[in-house]
Amino acid sequence: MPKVLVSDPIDQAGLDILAQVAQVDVKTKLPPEELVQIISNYDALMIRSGTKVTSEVIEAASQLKIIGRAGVGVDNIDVAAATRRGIVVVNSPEGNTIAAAEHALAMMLSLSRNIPEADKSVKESAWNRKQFTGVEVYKKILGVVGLGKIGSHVATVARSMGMTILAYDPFISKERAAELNCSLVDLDLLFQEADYITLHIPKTKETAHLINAEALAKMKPTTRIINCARGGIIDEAALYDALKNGVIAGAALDVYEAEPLGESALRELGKSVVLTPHLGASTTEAQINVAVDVAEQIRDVLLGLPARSAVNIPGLRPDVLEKLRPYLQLAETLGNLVGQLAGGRVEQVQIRLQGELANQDSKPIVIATLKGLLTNALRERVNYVNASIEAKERGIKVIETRDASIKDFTGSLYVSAQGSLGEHSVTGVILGGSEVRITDINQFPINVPPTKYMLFTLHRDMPGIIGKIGSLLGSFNVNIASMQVGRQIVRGDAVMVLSIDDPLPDGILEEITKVPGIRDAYTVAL
Ligand SMILES: NC(=O)C1=CN([C@@H]2O[C@H](COP(=O)(O)OP(=O)(O)OC[C@H]3O[C@@H](n4cnc5c(N)ncnc54)[C@H](O)[C@@H]3O)[C@@H](O)[C@H]2O)C=CC1
Ligand SMILES: O=C(O)CCC(=O)C(=O)O
Repeated sequence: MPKVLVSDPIDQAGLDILAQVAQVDVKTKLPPEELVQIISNYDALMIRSGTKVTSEVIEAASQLKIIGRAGVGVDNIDVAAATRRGIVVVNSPEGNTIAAAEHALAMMLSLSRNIPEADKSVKESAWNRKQFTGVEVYKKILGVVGLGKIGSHVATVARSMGMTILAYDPFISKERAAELNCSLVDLDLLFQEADYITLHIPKTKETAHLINAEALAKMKPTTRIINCARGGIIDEAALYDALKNGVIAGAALDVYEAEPLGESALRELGKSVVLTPHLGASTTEAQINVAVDVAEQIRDVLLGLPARSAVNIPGLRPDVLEKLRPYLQLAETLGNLVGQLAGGRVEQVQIRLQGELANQDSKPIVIATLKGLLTNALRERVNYVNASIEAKERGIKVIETRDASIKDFTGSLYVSAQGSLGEHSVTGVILGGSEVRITDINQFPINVPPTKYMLFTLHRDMPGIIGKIGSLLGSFNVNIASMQVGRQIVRGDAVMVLSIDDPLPDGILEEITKVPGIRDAYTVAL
């Protein structure tokens, strides 16, 4: 039975799903060195934001197939290292959207009405009404930085509270912003105009310290800023100075440059700051959503099925996957076949989606082809996660084309590999919804199902040659299951494809190439 390590608190609903297919060990608050020590025992790791999955953890994770992040941000996982090792990383892109958006809105209102400080004072037996006079959000301008899932929900609710929304998101269209009743503006204008600024962007090289001293200086002295996205988007030292010196009026933070928040001058700023300990996703509903979402994906991957929200392989909707699945098998088979025909080092692969297949998402098909191509060299080390990287690292140039006008079957896939020993091409189709057929080898039309052991010859189409190959194989006790010849013209060049029951014994390929008329012979194990 596979083993899953759950190293952060995860809702029981998720654990129950994992338990259907695996032994589940819940070990939270593990010191990093202990995680490195035990991770080699596990097939899957499920985390929230507490566990840091560093490259050391991934190096030690010899069995690991999947890392599931019960949440959105995967910045606590070294995704590049996981990808290199062929480990799938999945998250729950939508499970906590509402929770995070509502937390940002709650932070905005808490800050505006001094709720945390007022609450604290009443609990300390005081009754200071004047000290806690707040401001309204009605008719104020809210600047939303990042109009994705969370930012959109914040914008929609804020609109209903009478706020005007300015949004900055270079990857969102004007039309989408208009649908949300937001005006897309540049960042400087948003900084200058907004009464409230709320951040809903990932932390990237571009967004690190996006809110720095220079940005803060552009804001109004009445501006209040909310960060429920990621620590490090705000320069905390600059924020402290800006709050202390009245450059802006307030800040509400859920996330920090270092978590848990250690010693920080921000704690001394009284009612101008509201601080929560990364609670954005901490609702009962969100924790069930993300736990179930990620546990289901871990279960599926352990059962050999694809994950729906993998961050390091193209995600496919189940209905799309269902349609594409036979073509992924076809792509893998053709990649493997052409890789073996090419023999030596492959320098360039051409992948052409033809006929109806030309209208499909090519990315998974390309990845499946590369996986097949590299299988001979890398065996189980290559998978859907790392096939593209492995191909890139080997300097294989991948050319992807489409041709919807080729209508020989409903959809076909052409793959050619050019390498140190020459160029070979294969075409294949799916028959009857699931059966792989090879329909062309090196421009010779054939119609053969791929089998485990195959022998291919390139030869002159002349009498007697097929018989000679048959007798030769017989003399080596090789049983032929089926045979087919493809040719373009009578007595020209031809290709012969034989399915054989066992691997070809050593030395026989050389004997075959000595038969008069045989130009080349290849053996393939699929
Ligand atoms: N505090 C918490 O507990 C939680 C925090 N989060 C964080 O909230 C953030 C947003 O999450 P979602 O809305 O689900 O993500 P999303 O991917 O739906 O939206 C992010 C948006 O940011 C935009 N963006 C990317 N780079 C940008 C840039 N340089 N400038 C402006 N916009 C940029 C993207 O175009 C996208 O529209 C993430 O960082 C996520 O990790 C999410 C859930 C809970
Ligand atoms: O797991 C958590 O509570 C953190 C959620 C979060 O930050 C995220 O989903 O990006």
